Amino acid sequence: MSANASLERERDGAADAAAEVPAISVEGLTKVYGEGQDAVRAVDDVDLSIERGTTVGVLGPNGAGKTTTIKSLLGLVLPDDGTVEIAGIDAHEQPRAVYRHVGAMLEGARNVYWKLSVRENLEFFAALGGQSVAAARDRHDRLLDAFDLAGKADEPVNDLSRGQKQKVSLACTLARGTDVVFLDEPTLGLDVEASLELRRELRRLAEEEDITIVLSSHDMDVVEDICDRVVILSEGSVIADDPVDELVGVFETQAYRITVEGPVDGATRELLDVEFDAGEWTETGDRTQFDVTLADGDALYDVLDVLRDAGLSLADIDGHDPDLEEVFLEVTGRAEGGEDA
Ligand SMILES: Nc1ncnc2c1ncn2[C@@H]1O[C@H](COP(=O)(O)OP(=O)(O)OP(=O)(O)O)[C@@H](O)[C@H]1O
Repeated sequence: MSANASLERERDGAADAAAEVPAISVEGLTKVYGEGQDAVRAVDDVDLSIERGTTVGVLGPNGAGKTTTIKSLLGLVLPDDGTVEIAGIDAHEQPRAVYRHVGAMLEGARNVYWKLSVRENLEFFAALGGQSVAAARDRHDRLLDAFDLAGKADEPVNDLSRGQKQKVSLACTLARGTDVVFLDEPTLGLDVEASLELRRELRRLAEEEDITIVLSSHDMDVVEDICDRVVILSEGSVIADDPVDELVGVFETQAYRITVEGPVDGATRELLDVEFDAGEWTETGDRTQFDVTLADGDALYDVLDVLRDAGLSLADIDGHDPDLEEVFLEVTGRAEGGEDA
């Protein structure tokens, strides 16, 4: 048997075993930078279990611990506590075995070789993963097509536009054909069309090839579009871990935009703010508009009671569909607000 065939078999065997365990399993992950008073608990007792073929978005405000978590999953940061397993393999005890399963794009286009052509880059990264050029050629052709790079295959990366370089970088991450892929801001710098191409390809990889994708992005459209599940981190802890639809759905029925006739006095505004978290006050013409996010559907009647007691008449009430960004701000705001939550 050739070395390549044996490698393929080894990879297939590993894939079979991996099918029975989560693609990613994290328990009690903790990372503290520095010591004493200067210590920063960047990741604090994080648990995660991600099934194969899932696309998970990791969100959180700056400094929430996203990068540290992802680098710990890759074995690039040594945690102070907890375990990380990729396809059932301990990331810190067997980093080389884990490397066969993971690909990562962490620093945009900086990871590719600008003097090599697009195809040479793909071949180089596939070879790093132990694949022969011949075995990977079909995959590379498909990636070149998917990212509209086929016409540029023989050009040095240096001659490409910024967006094209970003796509090459992403294609190189996928060129090895690993079953888990980490992507940090994959659409940064891409135009709308390129971003859509990329989303299509990522969806296809997850659906057809059962690849597990973990991505961090500040582009909520991308997350909403391609992720099955969203994990929100704040101050090193997981504060939400839900299917995207559920996360948006929970807020959907409880967010309202209310319009009343005339101005609303300060005391009534304060009461609505304290009791129902009213905000986004705007006055247009003879009307006043504000938003409330309610703990449950019945609370809407309590809002209407307050309006009636203040002698205000209702002009309009509108169930307001939030997008993921609003949900994200709401969830992280609650976490920071402590007992106001
Ligand atoms: N090498 C380091 N040394 C000391 N502190 C660090 C180091 N890396 C990260 N931190 C701190 O750990 C915390 C989490 O940082 P991390 O980069 O993981 O957050 P993030 O969610 O990725 O942030 P961003 O969205 O800004 O990239 C921050 O308070 C950060 O300042």
